[in-house]
Amino acid sequence: MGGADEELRYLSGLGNTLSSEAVSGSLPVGQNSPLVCPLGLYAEQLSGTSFTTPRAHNQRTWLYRIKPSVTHEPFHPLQEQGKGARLVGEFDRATTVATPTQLRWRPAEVPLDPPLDFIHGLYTICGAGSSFLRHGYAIHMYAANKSMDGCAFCNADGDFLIVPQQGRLLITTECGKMLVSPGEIVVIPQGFRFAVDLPDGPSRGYVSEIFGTHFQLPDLGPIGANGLASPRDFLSPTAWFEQAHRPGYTIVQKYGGELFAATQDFSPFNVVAWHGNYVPYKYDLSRFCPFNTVLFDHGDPSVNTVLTAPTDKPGVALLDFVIFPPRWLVAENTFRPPYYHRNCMSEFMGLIHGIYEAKADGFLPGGASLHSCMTPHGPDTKTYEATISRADANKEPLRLSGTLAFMFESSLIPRVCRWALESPCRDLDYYQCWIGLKSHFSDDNGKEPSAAGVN
Ligand SMILES: O=C(O)Cc1cc(O)ccc1O
Ligand SMILES: [Fe+2]
Repeated sequence: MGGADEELRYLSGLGNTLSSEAVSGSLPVGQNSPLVCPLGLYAEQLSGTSFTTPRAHNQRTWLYRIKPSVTHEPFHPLQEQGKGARLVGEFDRATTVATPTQLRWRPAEVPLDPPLDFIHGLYTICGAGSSFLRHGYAIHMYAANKSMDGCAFCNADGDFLIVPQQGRLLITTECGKMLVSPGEIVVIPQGFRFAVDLPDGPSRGYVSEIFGTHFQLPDLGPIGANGLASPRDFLSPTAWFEQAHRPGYTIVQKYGGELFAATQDFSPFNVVAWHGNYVPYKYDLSRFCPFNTVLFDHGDPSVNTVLTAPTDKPGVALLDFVIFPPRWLVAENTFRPPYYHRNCMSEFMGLIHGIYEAKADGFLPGGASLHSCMTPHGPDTKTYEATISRADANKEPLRLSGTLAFMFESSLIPRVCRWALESPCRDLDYYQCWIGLKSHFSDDNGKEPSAAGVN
């Protein structure tokens, strides 16, 4: 098992058609489904979009494998479902709570005991819609202390975008292996089987899951043809397979937010060659090329979108993945931190490392916050006071360094899991960070205004 990324080979690009052979000559030439495939392999198509999706958005991959995926015992429910289940795939009154309150959580320590692998360490925080209806999303977090062993995970519900915050993830997929470090993200599209090893031991992070669509690069509009995330920096694995007899190997399938298990006597990582445009990929966030204001005012954070999952309405995202990376702040006569605001979109934020520019205290690496639709939020009192009292310093260019925050932003309003609201990590005093914001108002004569107001 590789511990270093240099040992792994990747293919570059996002949305293009790729192909990879672990054994030369294993990929059929000129057709997908010959009567007998090279080397006696089985051909299997994995469709990520409906067969008839227009070509520009159609995604599928052909896998050439030692045995087809269908060769397994029946699926059985894996865990007690309903109330109390860790994972949610339908966000309704039975499973979750609606709250407009500003929410914040301190980071959860990764427990050393009991043993928890990625599957069992994954828990839903909030979400909207339904995986059955193919519209919505879920936001999960994970805290795991053990590599998956003798099992693979398959998410039938949607695509996972995983943001590791502590500990690298060595992810084996049907297309091959990827090593993903904090500061990188990885997307595992719906239906791919994968196994997560933890080369550094205890590990935690964030996951967004989207139902019914896939991530794509945002349009660049007037920015032009280059900038933000560049397609060539997205890396997909190269074919890798194992052949050994593996009695009792378990496939754990998330289906409608519930887990089901089926056994088989071989590894699902038995794909010798593949080709297609429906593939897992990773991306190093330090490759992101930020654009921003160069004279005055604070631009909207949409300019920092790495990937977007669209809805049918142009410009309205099911889920945007936005980052706040190191960059120069140069705006003149400008309040440079994020502005105070209320947003029709809902904002879930996490911190990978460092300090976030809007929060002097309390928002820590591995922690999270949620400001839902129209819930007011913005810089805490300390940040506001420090910024306006340093008005002179704010004239100079300032490099924001050693920080990496991100946001999952959605047009659908999230409902929150009860255990997230009741969690010991919940910061019940979060609202206090704004309570100290005082009035700086004075009328032209430096007097307090009359109760009738100023006219
Ligand atoms: O709320 C936040 O901290 C995220 C955010 C950042 C920003 O620079 C502008 C708007 C916004 O919602
Ligand atoms: Fe915001």
